[in-house]
Amino acid sequence: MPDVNLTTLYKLKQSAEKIVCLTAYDATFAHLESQAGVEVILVGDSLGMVLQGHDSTLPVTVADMAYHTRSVKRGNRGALIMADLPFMAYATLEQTLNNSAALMQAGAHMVKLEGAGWLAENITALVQRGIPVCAHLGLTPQTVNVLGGYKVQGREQAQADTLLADAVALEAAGASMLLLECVPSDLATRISQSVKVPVIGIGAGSGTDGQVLVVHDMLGLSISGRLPRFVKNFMTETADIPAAIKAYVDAVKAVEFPAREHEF
Ligand SMILES: Nc1nc(=O)c2c([nH]1)NC[C@@H]1CN(c3ccc(C(=O)N[C@@H](CCC(=O)O)C(=O)O)cc3)CN21
Ligand SMILES: CC(C)C(=O)C(=O)O
Ligand SMILES: [Mg+2]
Repeated sequence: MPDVNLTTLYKLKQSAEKIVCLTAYDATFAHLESQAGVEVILVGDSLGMVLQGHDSTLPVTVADMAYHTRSVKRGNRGALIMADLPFMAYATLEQTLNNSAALMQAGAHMVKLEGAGWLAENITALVQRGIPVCAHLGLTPQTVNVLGGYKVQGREQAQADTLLADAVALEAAGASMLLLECVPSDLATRISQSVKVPVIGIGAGSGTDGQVLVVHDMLGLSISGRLPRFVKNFMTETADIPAAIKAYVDAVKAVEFPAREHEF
């Protein structure tokens, strides 16, 4: 696979070929995933839950994210590396710039931050300074204490209208990608059709331009034993992890994953 960049991803959206994204936190998985055709590797702050054992992503630090991003960079063979800015690392403009710089210098090609319309100013400042941004909308896990749990967002008409308006506003502010988590499928499809930038979904149905999962989830690994509705275990039909990752890539490309049972 030649090196994936933003132009590659725009072309995939324009040609209606699904974009495959998957989390990785270390060199081995980054190597495996990039060799299997994963286009975007997400160094997610979900590492606070699946690696560190916390019950939310809030304890994760910029130093943690930089450490894992450095590891992923060493194993990566051509995927675009996206790193999450962790909780409170983009509370002010100055923090946003300093912490994004740290993740880019650790090996990220772009950063992801969670929020809504209020992110516009930060996004514009980052892009002007050479840092592409993905805006994560819908269920934003860093806001779990405000949301009152990991719940589907945008079920009410007014909330859905706001989400669509936010998506359009953040594209206008300079976001190069959007990520929609746990929103109704029809809303996710509408948003994907309303912006030119690629929209990656998780729990957002098959109408987005791409899909993402936490790698532990798609390998059937879980501490709680209870996986969200949008997860599929790709280990049930294969004998090894590289084959499961390849099956995930193939299923997303074939628009076989997510199926109706994984949607809201
Ligand atoms: N292992 C793991 N996988 C993830 O997808 C993930 C993390 N960790 N950590 C950060 C966030 C938290 N996420 C979550 C966690 C739980 C649900 C969940 O249980 N959702 C309900 C929705 C209930 C409803 O409102 O209808 C579900 O049934 O799927 C969703 C997203 C997604 N992210
Ligand atoms: C669940 C995905 C989208 C994420 O943000 C993460 O892995 O941290
Ligand atoms: Mg995250």
